[in-house]
Amino acid sequence: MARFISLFRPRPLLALVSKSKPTLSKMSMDSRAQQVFAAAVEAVRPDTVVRQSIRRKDDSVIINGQEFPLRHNLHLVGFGKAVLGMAAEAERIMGDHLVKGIISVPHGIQQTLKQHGKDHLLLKENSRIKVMEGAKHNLPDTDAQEAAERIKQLASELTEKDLLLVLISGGGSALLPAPIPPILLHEKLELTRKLAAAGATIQELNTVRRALSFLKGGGLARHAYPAQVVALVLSDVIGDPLDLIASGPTVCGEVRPEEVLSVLGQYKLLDSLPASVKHVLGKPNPQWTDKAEHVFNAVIGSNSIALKCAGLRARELGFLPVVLSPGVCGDVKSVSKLYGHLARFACSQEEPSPEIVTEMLKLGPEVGVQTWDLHRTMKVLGEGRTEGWGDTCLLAGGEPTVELTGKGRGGRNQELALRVGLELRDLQLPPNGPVFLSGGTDGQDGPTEAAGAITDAGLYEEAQAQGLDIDNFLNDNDSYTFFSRLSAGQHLLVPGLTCTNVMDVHMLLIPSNANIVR
Ligand SMILES: Nc1ncnc2c1ncn2[C@@H]1O[C@H](COP(=O)(O)OP(=O)(O)OP(=O)(O)O)[C@@H](O)[C@H]1O
Ligand SMILES: O=C(O)[C@H](O)CO
Repeated sequence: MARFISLFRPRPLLALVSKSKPTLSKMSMDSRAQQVFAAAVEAVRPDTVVRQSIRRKDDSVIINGQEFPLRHNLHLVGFGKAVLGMAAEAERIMGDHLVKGIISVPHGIQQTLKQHGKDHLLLKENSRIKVMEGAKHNLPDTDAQEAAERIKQLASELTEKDLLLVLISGGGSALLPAPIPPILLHEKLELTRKLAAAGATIQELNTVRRALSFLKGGGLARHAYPAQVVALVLSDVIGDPLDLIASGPTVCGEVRPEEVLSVLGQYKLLDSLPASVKHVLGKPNPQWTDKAEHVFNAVIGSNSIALKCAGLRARELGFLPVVLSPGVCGDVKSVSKLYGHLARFACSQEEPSPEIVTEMLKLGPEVGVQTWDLHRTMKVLGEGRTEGWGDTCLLAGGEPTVELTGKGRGGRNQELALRVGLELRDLQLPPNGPVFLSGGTDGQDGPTEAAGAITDAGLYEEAQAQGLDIDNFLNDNDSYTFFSRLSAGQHLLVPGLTCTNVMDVHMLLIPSNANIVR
């Protein structure tokens, strides 16, 4: 039975004066929102996802239904923010057949885990897996480059009798830098930094990374041939594209130079390309797809899995769960407008105006939500409104973007929660009105200690009463400062380090009209 670690500091009980006699206290709505979020994170904990995807059967192991023989032939490599916990669990299950391993993990993570009492995510003293820390601030550095070199060496020495287990999670690209000579590390770092600053998506960024690296874009699998490669992937990219998560080191496939050049051209970086990059892009990458049968990739943790388990917990807490989409993206302003419309649609006493529906169907594609998912969700919310069956928990996930114009401190989850709180303003206060939560599953939102925040229809008045002008904070992208000052930080979601990362979870708790005591 997995030990449940309380990820959340208890929020002081809010004294709530409500106009109507509440059947649900606001605290129960907030605390239930936090419990649903905790269930989402728990479902994708690195040890949990590995334990659930690997089954020992005497001297073989079954992974997602595929059986692989174990003959003291197991080697292990890994790279990513969640890989330490994944490796610890893999060694617990298959350590008796493990020859050796190397993992590349974020600088300082072992000490941080020890400080947070997360020993179950650490390797044992006598582990055969070497831990190499690097990539401070999620940026490739010489420590990570050394780890990548050691991983390449281990893979290259394997034979057809060997089994290479590859553990991959978000942050893996920066932890496995192996620029193709003559590209130097600082040139690759500079190029990816310029791309990120210019607003390139992770998909675009990793398309470029695949083309410039020995190990990304299937390179690790190429070096491991003829060993059997099994990759277990914790996805932090919308749609769980195996070739783009950590830039797909075990996913063979052609990286066409023209595709890379079009990304670089789109962000006006062609003229400043180093000669080394032009040289590498000018050389065709060795094609290797004919031996891809030696590679088995499995996504074992994702936003969809987190939302599914969040829904199960929501049901236990008395909600009817409905998942809108695990692929919410686009500008945070548009995302907040969509959630505002959905809340008004679900909470309106009369038939919602056709304008709201039109506006939602227009916004949907802009924020990565498919039209049929919107229709499906509106049907559930509409029935909830008309038949008053009970409280509804709308769930979604993904990774909205924020155009930073200010100098404040915050993160996309805190900014989204703040904007949605404004959208909810003309709705009822909890316990009869909706509550919104947005949280990063890795426990960190932007450069802050919070993972996100929880808001409701009372946010605007609460801020006004405390002399906080929300627009000023939003204009300065200063959501963390706002929530830290509002009611002594009671709206902040602070789960601490979660050691996993499947992007963000969004949640709208909608009390049933039946609960409203007139
Ligand atoms: N002050 C701010 N207000 C709002 N959003 C911000 C602010 N500062 C940074 N961000 C957003 O946070 C994003 C970075 O978030 P974070 O540091 O949590 O990393 P991440 O995207 O989750 O990466 P990883 O998947 O590696 O954790 C940036 O893309 C930026 O858009
Ligand atoms: O490391 C990376 O490339 C990102 O986290 C996406 O997986």
